[in-house]
Amino acid sequence: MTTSLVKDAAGMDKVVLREPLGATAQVHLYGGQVTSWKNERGEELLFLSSKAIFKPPKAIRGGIPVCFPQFSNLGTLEQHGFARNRVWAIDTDPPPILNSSGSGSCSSNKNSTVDLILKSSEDAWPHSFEVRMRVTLKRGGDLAQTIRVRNTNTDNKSFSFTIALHTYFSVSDINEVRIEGLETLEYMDNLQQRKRFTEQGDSITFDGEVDKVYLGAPTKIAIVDHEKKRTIVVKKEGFPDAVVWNPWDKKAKAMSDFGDDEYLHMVCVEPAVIETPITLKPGEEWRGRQELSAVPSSYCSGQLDPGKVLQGK
Ligand SMILES: O=P(O)(O)OC[C@H]1O[C@H](O)[C@H](O)[C@@H](O)[C@@H]1O
Repeated sequence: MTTSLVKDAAGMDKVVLREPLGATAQVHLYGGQVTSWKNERGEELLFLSSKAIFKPPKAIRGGIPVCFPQFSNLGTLEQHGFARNRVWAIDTDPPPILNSSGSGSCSSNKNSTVDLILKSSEDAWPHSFEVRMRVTLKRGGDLAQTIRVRNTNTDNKSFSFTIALHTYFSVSDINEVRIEGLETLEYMDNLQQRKRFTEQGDSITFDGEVDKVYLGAPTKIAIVDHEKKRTIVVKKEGFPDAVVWNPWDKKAKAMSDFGDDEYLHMVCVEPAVIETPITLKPGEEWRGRQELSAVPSSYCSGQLDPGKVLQGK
């Protein structure tokens, strides 16, 4: 298990995580952003645009940007907040992450881990805060991210925020992809002034632009890639909502840091807190977590059995 701090081609700092079977991940300090997650065969599981710009002030297009303290334009701050275009620091002495019984969960030495921190500075947001993120590449290749937000205001003021781990997954062909686990849920459609609808009973497939916020999403969501015969399972805690986004062709062309045809090879599934913002009093902390695993899809006459993936049967 190794963790090393290196420079990328553009001279930006990134941390490389490796586990003994060969899986790797990398995290840029700019944005505190995971920009790569590869399995033991060296296959990239996250999408990173070939046109991504590794230079402030724009966020890196792809990987896992952190949207904080505002998701989208739901407030007065810049789109998706400022955390994705600040330089985070390595947190050399993170407080233990307490589990529900109150005991500390230290990062096992079988895992490769980095702790990052973002503190308030000259932000447009008039609050003092600390955001801590632990990124762990587990033995076997699963990628876990725990994020903690603490109110460090000294003026007795609470603050509220929305947040998302804006995860871009790499897929073979969006036309062959299904998302399982969001059926029958209520969602806000960002393409229709956030009007509310209820998803149909079938799994989600794509034949055009999608930008939806699913409310009260379950703790497991599966991205089934038929062509690659691979399923990525997203396990989330503390994030009640989940965003699904694919810009499709027209919006892809309008984005300067995204290739015209790249929408075919990505989908965003984003654990998020959107509908009901988190409010913290001074001294209080919120915590959320996602864990990603890539598993071979199991087929039964060409059909994936969602029960197998989502209930781990
Ligand atoms: O272009 P960005 O600011 O990175 O946002 C990219 C996308 O992020 C989320 O998925 C939102 O739901 C979309 O509405 C938005 O277009």
